Amino acid sequence: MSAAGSAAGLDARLVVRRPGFDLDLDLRAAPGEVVALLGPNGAGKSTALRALAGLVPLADGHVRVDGRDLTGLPPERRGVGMVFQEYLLFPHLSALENVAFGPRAQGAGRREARRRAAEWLEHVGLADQASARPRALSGGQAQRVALARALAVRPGLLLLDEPLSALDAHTRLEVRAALRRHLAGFAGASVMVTHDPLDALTLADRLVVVEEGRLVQQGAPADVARHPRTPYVARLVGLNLFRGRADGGTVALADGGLKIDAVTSPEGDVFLAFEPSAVALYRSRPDGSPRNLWKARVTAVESRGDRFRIRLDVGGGEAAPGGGPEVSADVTAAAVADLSLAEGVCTWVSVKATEVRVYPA
Ligand SMILES: Nc1ncnc2c1ncn2[C@@H]1O[C@H](COP(=O)(O)OP(=O)(O)OP(=O)(O)O)[C@@H](O)[C@H]1O
Repeated sequence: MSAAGSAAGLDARLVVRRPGFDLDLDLRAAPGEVVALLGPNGAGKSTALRALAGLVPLADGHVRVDGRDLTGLPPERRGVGMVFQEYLLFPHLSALENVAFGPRAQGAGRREARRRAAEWLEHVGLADQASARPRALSGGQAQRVALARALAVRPGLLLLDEPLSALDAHTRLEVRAALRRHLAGFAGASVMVTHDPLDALTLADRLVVVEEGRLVQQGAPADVARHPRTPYVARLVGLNLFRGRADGGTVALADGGLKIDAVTSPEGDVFLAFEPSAVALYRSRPDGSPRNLWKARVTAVESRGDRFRIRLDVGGGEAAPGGGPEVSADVTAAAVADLSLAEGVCTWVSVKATEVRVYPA
């Protein structure tokens, strides 16, 4: 839709300037759509969310929700729902009064506000905690009350800042499932900041990746996970990622001179990606000389649950492996023992051409 501002959902351009940092981000979210903002520390995710809320002034740009121009309005007049770490529940109010606060502030009568609050507590499964004070609630319950409080104002836009980060692992699972249900039932647009790839992949319809104040990649979670376009995204989803030039199914990597064969590949400038689990390691040169076989030096061995992630410096020739690109491999504990994998050890590495994905840069 055009700048006329009649589009439903969120339509924003957020420009924020600070010494040493500037954010310039176009952000759209359709009604019912959940957008996750991802990015490294200091990328500007929280700044973007706060700019949408009216807590950080815009140097330029606009914020429109359902065609209504919110640019320049103070936070309390935006009608935006917020689940932010610093907007904790009011400690002196009961769960019910906390949720009723928004509707009251919007002008609903006391009884009507309490009725709506009770309905919301019921929705989030906390009807029996209506009279409890926040400190009597568990972390997960408090977070569900915060969500009820945000939704009770019937916002056109819901903003969530790391909604699950303060919870322990078990509670996180529970609240993630509840949050997913509520987001699915929410008719407005949602924007969520998260550090956790699992939250992003399970809760969002679309990922928007921000680095140094700019959008670097966006798309459906599965698409972004399969086709990362920056090293940050590749690390986030645990893929090996390289830039290179493809010629007839062989990609010459931009860094280190290595060549990798793929089964199908476009021509020209490409990204090349493969899973750490697609990398095989051998003590000695394997028979039959598969394609994509290199000598490498182990630079790190990291434990990850029931597997180990091995970081390898690949290339540099058989006599002196190293000095090439970094490749990650996931192997079992048995393989670590069999191959005596440890920092500095040399090993043979192969990746099947069928496991290599190549896509245009
Ligand atoms: N209140 C503030 N005053 C001045 N600078 C700030 C303020 N808040 C953040 N910054 C700076 O603005 C930049 C963007 O920070 P922001 O918190 O938005 O990033 P982020 O992507 O949310 O990072 P994180 O993942 O660490 O929370 C950083 O350089 C940060 O140091």
